[in-house]
Amino acid sequence: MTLAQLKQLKQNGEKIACLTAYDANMAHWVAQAGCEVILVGDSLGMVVQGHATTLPVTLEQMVYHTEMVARGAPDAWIVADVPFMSDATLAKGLEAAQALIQAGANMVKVEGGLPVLPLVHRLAELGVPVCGHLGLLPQSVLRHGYRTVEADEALIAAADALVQAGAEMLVLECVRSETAETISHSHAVPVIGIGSGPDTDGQVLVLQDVLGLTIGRTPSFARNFMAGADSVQSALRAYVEAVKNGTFPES
Ligand SMILES: Nc1nc(=O)c2c([nH]1)NC[C@@H]1CN(c3ccc(C(=O)N[C@@H](CCC(=O)O)C(=O)O)cc3)CN21
Ligand SMILES: CC(C)C(=O)C(=O)O
Ligand SMILES: [Mg+2]
Repeated sequence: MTLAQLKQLKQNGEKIACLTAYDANMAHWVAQAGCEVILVGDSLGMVVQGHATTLPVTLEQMVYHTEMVARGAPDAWIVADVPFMSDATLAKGLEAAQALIQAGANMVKVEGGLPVLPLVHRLAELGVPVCGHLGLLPQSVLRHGYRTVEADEALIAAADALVQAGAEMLVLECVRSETAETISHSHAVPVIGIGSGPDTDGQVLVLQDVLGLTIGRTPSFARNFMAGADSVQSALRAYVEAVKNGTFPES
């Protein structure tokens, strides 16, 4: 999978399917099910490590998980999260991106809008694909809780600025459906939604939510695809199919 192929899917109106994965085994099955994009999310802090938030996740740990995922799904487009505070300065952000790309990621994802623009711009100059992440920002949970604080107009402006700075993909988390649609239609780069309605170019969910394995509260936007499935593989295929035919998420 290449950036050009992902852009082509958007142009053709074919939805892009993405799931998180954190190890080689699950990355293999996620790719096998037809997900074009795999996210090595810092959500691993919660669903793998057992923490209450993503904040304890370190760059070293992200590198370790990215290496495993890259081995398990060599043909998928692998996006790795820059973890909490590893983008606190431009220099740290560049070092984090270097480590994640050298671990096998094809693209790095940074949370937030205006504060990360210099990093996004420099990475783009250096030829490193970057994904923006707007809306609900789990790395800002201590300050803002699990909610989207920016107004719709600010989210649209931030998306414009990220793409202008060179972002080649956007993730929108818990953004109002109409706003997510506006942002998706405003740019040629793929816009992947989570809890942001059906009108983005693709969808992403956390793997454990899709397999009904999440301990404690599962976000309300998630769906358990193991319900009615006779294997993990068929549940993953059901997710991809539902994203592709537009039955997930519901309007
Ligand atoms: N299992 C899991 N699934 C995820 O989607 C996920 C994680 N973990 N960990 C990292 C981030 C954190 N995410 C979260 C965490 C909490 C809410 C949440 O509490 N949502 C409420 C609505 C919040 C509100 O509007 O106040 C909900 O009911 O879904 C949403 C996304 C998404 N990511
Ligand atoms: C929820 C997704 C978008 C993410 O950033 C993660 O899994 O860490
Ligand atoms: Mg994340």
